Amino acid sequence: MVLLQKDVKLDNTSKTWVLEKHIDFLQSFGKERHQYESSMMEFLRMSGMYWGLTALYLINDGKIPKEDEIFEYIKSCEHSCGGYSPAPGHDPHLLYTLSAVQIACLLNRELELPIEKIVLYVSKLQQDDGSFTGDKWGEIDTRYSFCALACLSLLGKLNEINLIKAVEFIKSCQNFDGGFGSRPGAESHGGLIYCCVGSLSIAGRLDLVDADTLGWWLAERQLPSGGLNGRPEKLPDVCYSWWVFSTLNILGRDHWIDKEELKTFILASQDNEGGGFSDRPGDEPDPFHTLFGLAALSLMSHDKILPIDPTYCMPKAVINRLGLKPQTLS
Ligand SMILES: CN(C(=O)[C@H](Cc1cnc[nH]1)NC(=O)OCc1ccccc1)[C@@H](Cc1ccccc1)C(=O)N[C@@H](Cc1c[nH]c2ccccc12)C(=O)NO
Ligand SMILES: [Zn+2]
Repeated sequence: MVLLQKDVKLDNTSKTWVLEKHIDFLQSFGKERHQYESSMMEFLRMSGMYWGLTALYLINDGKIPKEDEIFEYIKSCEHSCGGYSPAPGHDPHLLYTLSAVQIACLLNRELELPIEKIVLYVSKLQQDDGSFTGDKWGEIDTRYSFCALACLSLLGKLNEINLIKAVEFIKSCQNFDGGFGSRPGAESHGGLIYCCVGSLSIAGRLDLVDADTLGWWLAERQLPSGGLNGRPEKLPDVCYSWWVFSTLNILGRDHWIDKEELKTFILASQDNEGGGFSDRPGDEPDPFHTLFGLAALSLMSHDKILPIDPTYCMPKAVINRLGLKPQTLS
């Protein structure tokens, strides 16, 4: 009986990479060339800006164009409650509040934000069991725990929420396979594991993670193509190169996968014409997969990409400037 393993076949496994084209791809995003995508993705544009600007920073020597225009855009999405929306006229949400704070930190202008109002917005979203909702509609998800802890720690205000209860809730989402889900009892998923381990790294509580069991589950995500998937039986996807590999890096077990094979899969997912990375070879590139592909290559110290912090998915230079020391295991 042949067990059909879902994977992709790589044809061009050339290790070359088109750095200059990735810079063009990222700099052109948002202009008329991408008018359609940028309007189609308007409901998450603030996140789209975080992906594009962080990716550009990594390969453009930390230089970001049109800083004032970007900061004006962030302010146009600010609400009186202290939360940020993905675009003007949309509702505020914790996801886009994190993206706005991340962009402001990239621009070295986080002190120009209404910090006390942002702190109030985020702390009001914490529930009695320590969990966080994404906005006033009340959906609980460990993604929002990460957004809250990342956002407040970037502003130096982590002590303004109940960190003990926040950690307690994340612990209650730990599964027997060592992984984490979106809520207690939910199945383990690569993206949510990144959020939970990232939260525990910010809180300095990685002692709660069963690093060997989880490391094993994460290493199992690697397929013959070299790519990583987010759950068993799923196809490999460049963004899981980040969610899964950065978590292995935080746990000090990144050598448990074959980095050369992962690098080959990521480079095979480049668009050699227009630049950018797609989710897997042959698909259309987008800023989301371009950031997470470049970020994973940065963790493997691929040439000419600035170092990235595995916990915040932000340039190490910015995390160091903010004096942040997210915990990692050796
Ligand atoms: C809404 N999103 C998703 O659902 C993507 C879709 C996808 C991409 N490749 C396969 N599927 N899925 C996704 O981000 O899953 C990873 C994940 C899931 C939950 C928590 C963290 C990461 C994507 C956007 C998107 C949609 C469609 C195609 C490509 C990108 C998205 O916004 N993801 C969010 C995931 C996310 C939400 N909260 C977070 C907190 C910390 C880190 C990541 C997130 C993100 O990365 N924000 O910076
Ligand atoms: Zn993806």
